[in-house]
Amino acid sequence: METLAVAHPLVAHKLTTLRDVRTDSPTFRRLADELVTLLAYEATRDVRVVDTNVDTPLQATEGVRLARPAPLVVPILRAGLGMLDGMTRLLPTAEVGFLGMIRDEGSLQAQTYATRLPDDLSGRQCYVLDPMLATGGTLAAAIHLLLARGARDVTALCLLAAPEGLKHLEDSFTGIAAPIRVVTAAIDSHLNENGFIVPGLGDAGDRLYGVV
Ligand SMILES: O=P(O)(O)OC[C@H]1O[C@H](OP(=O)(O)OP(=O)(O)O)[C@H](O)[C@@H]1O
Ligand SMILES: O=c1cc[nH]c(=O)[nH]1
Ligand SMILES: [Mg+2]
Repeated sequence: METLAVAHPLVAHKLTTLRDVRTDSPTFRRLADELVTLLAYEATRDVRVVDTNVDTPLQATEGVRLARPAPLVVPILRAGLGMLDGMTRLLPTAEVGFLGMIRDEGSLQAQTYATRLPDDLSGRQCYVLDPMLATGGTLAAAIHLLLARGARDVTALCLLAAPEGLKHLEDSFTGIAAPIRVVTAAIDSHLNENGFIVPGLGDAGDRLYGVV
């Protein structure tokens, strides 16, 4: 597994405001959206393209276009939805699948409550969106689901990752012959006794959409 923490002053600047307890939901949603587009630039560095030709106003020349099948973007509901528009802005021809997953607050185990994905993901580059990689249980379960449908190239975009979650993914996917990458805005210090990322930004779903 490969991890990239994007080192860029604009990422750090937006992340700082996102962390701020005084940042309201509308501002949080906007910043999450902007951050994802910056992360997506790095996360799509290996997106597959094919050669093509194009006529400029002056002459014919060579270029590239995205290869088929189109990449699949998979937000993990609920909080991952806050990253969808920022991602598809950069990859407008991507298709979108959905996973609904919730972490039990006591056991910290992830449960899947909704799955809407193509049956066959062979040959598909998949981009999973989930702002928080805490214990890693949610993301590991999501990636297992994609691998089970034939995906062999998975990149996860997270706003924040905990070292414990990255280790969990590393242990889960060692020896798997599929590139698995995590692109994040920052790797934080640790998880607290409730499985929250410290210093973190709190509950991403609640900050995006309110407490339910
Ligand atoms: O790495 P883990 O320990 O599994 O935790 C991370 C997950 O927890 C949060 O989801 P939550 O269960 O709060 O659902 P929500 O997005 O609906 O708020 C977050 O959005 C991740 O999906
Ligand atoms: O810190 C955390 C951990 C899990 N889920 C969140 O939203 N925040
Ligand atoms: Mg939540």
